[in-house]
Amino acid sequence: MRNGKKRARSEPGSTIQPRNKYSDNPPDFTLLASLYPSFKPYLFFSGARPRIDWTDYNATRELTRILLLHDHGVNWWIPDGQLCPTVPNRSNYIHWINDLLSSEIVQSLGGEGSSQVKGFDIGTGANCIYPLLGASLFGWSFVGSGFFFFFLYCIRASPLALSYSQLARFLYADVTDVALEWAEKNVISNPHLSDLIEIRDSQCSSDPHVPEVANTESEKHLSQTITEEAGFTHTAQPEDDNKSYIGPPVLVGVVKENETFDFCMSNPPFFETWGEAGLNPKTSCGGTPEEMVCNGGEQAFVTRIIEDSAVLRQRFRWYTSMLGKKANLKLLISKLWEVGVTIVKTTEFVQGQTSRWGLAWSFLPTVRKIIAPPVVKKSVLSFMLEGIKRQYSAVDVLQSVEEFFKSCGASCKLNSSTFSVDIVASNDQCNTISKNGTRDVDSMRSHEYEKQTLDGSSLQVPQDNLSFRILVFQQIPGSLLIKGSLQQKDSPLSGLFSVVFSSLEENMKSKFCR
Ligand SMILES: C[S@@+](CC[C@H](N)C(=O)[O-])C[C@H]1O[C@@H](n2cnc3c(N)ncnc32)[C@H](O)[C@@H]1O
Repeated sequence: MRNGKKRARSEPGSTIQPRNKYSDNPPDFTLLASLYPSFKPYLFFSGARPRIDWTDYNATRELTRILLLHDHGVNWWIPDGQLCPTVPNRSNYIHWINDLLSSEIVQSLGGEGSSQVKGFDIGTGANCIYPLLGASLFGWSFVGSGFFFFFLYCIRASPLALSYSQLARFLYADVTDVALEWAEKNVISNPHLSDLIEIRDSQCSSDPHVPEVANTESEKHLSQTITEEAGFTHTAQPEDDNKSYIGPPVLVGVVKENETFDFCMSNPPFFETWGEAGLNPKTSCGGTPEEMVCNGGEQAFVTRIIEDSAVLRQRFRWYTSMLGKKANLKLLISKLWEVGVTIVKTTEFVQGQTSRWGLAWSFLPTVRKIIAPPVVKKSVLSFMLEGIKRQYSAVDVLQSVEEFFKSCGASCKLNSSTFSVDIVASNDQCNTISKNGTRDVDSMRSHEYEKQTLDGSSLQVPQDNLSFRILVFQQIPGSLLIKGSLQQKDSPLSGLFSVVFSSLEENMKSKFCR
């Protein structure tokens, strides 16, 4: 408890937003290929199942194009290399915002009786995906802001003698940028939506009342970065958890005087370095450095949104951001309570093999008294393994998960192609597991336990046993997401599942993380 307020609980369980049309109906590739011949060359069959090669950028871009056209009546394109959004995944976030707005947990902004919902998309990118989806699905109007210049290229110059404002103009200047050009093209190509969407350059501060304080720190860090990049000096970076955002304005300075919005949203640049971004070999969504990378990564970027929200406060009904790393939630939520928000909501977006997290907050009074939901026995749990020691891979972690449960007598079936282990454990075995959380499972292995593993066949599940699956997901290098899902959602042992899962978390962290 802080400021006498009760913390909101995270949303129970993980979700594909149920109102997202793709939640129960994944795109029908065969139908799409029959309707859109340009999609056909990207389709192949593995068994009876039509597939596309997710590592082929042209295939994922064509799928996005036809899904937007077929399902949303939106004309869309991006040039090679620009970040290609997946429609089902981006729809999740839009639907969650719609849920927040409809829940009326916080009062509406009031004002002049306009029922038009107004959103602000921080970093709309060349793809302009959120304004296009929000406008076509719900008729929302949007300001889509962008960071429309080639920052990393410009910063290599040596403008050391310039004042901050000259520097900013130099850095954020008129380098033609495909992002701006394409965001605008994507709006203009949709005359039925174009009145609803404004693309705004975040470097063109239009609010004369931007508080000085907003850039004092940025100025300091900006000069530091430039001198470092230019190779003139070395300034030690702070090593604490509080990473600083260095870059153009985010909300303060971009939002105009007297403007109010129902919400803001952001899919922030997740990564701190371009190397970190060269990640998932299983998919190809493209993305340029200026789209994917910012100083301090998503933690710093979202911290800046929080700081800006503390200045703008009730000018937005909801502030929201997406996060790529669950581990960042804790620190960001504690920052939120420090700046005096009235409510915090979180959710998890799951689409295929990808998980993302949503964070929302408000400074408006809450309308209904928030009653903590009854203790939910979760059927899906997860934790992150971060800072994994170099010598270990995802396979080592997967095998160790299997060993952890086998060592207590549970039946395990490891599937190395889906990176999962199916486990069946009796009540007694669960109790042993929960007690053994901190023990070194390698030293506990015995042939007796190994005998109980079923190879190649499906596991038999006696009624009173706990049956669950552990999945290992590759995140950014050095991080893995471990997810556990209970097979029998209403199992009377589901409370024990969370204890068992915590034991696993403790064991994996002590074994694999620095
Ligand atoms: C990960 S991309 C997201 C693009 C798009 N919204 C999507 O979901 O695919 C992050 C975007 O934020 C932009 N960005 C970075 N700093 C920004 C700032 N200060 N103001 C506005 N946009 C910014 C980047 O240029 C990039 O287009």
